[in-house]
Amino acid sequence: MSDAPAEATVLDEIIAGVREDLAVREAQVSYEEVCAAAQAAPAPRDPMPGFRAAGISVISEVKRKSPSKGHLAEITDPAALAQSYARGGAHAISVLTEQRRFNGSLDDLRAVRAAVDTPVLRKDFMVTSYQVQEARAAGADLVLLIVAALDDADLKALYDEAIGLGMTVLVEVHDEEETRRAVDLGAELIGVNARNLKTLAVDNDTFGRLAALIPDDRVKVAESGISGPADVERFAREGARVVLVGEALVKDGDPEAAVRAMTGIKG
Ligand SMILES: O=C(O)c1ccccc1NCC(=O)[C@H](O)[C@H](O)COP(=O)(O)O
Repeated sequence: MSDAPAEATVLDEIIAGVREDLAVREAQVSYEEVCAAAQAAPAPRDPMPGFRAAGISVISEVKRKSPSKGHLAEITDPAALAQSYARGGAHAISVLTEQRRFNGSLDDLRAVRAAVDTPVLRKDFMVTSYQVQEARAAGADLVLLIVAALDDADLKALYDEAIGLGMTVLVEVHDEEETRRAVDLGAELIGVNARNLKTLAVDNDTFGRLAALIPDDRVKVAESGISGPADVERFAREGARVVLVGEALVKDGDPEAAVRAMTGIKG
């Protein structure tokens, strides 16, 4: 076995940047203040009844830029984009709040939350309690926890904290081992992300492979690389109740129609 240090993955690099930005925010707003703001925030909206209803639900994403594709779309008014997603029937709206690689922010999330009645997901690289509290303080109804970014103890602590604040947690997996950890955690909402975090390539066979390991009483979400209704039909047949779509929607000239074409598809 080689003694060489393991090469940093894209995920490691993203999280290193997230921690630096977090240190700046923590110096500006204390943990106690952010917890108080989370308590004072409007009550969280519950996406689960919508996700469990018949037909596919769509989580539509506000995404400007990404490590895999670079610039995707000029989104000057995230609230207006979210309103068109909502008109198209989106069951939830994902807002990428990571700044360095995705050009997002918590201000985007606040603007979206104020503009729609739909539940809003903070999609970020959550590794600390502070981030969970600031998500709720900004109005998030759901948070993402990426299993690959957390050991079991931190995964459980952040999961319990978010649930304790009344939020829904989307627990994201990329391989068999992570799927087992998400199932053992008791996660009700499990997202299979088809984007390999080492190569950034999307493999559309990932969802079916990992969905088979998730009990059917959980809500299964297919994430990444979904380009249109044909992909949605495939993932619905493979057991997805929900799809999470970013690039295809932000690049579509008519996002409302693009969401409408994906919602309600039967498995
Ligand atoms: O999108 C990326 O390049 C990316 C790279 C590394 C970590 C996460 C990344 N994306 C976050 C997401 O999970 C996607 O934004 C989401 O699943 C939507 O994907 P898509 O429909 O392919 O834009």
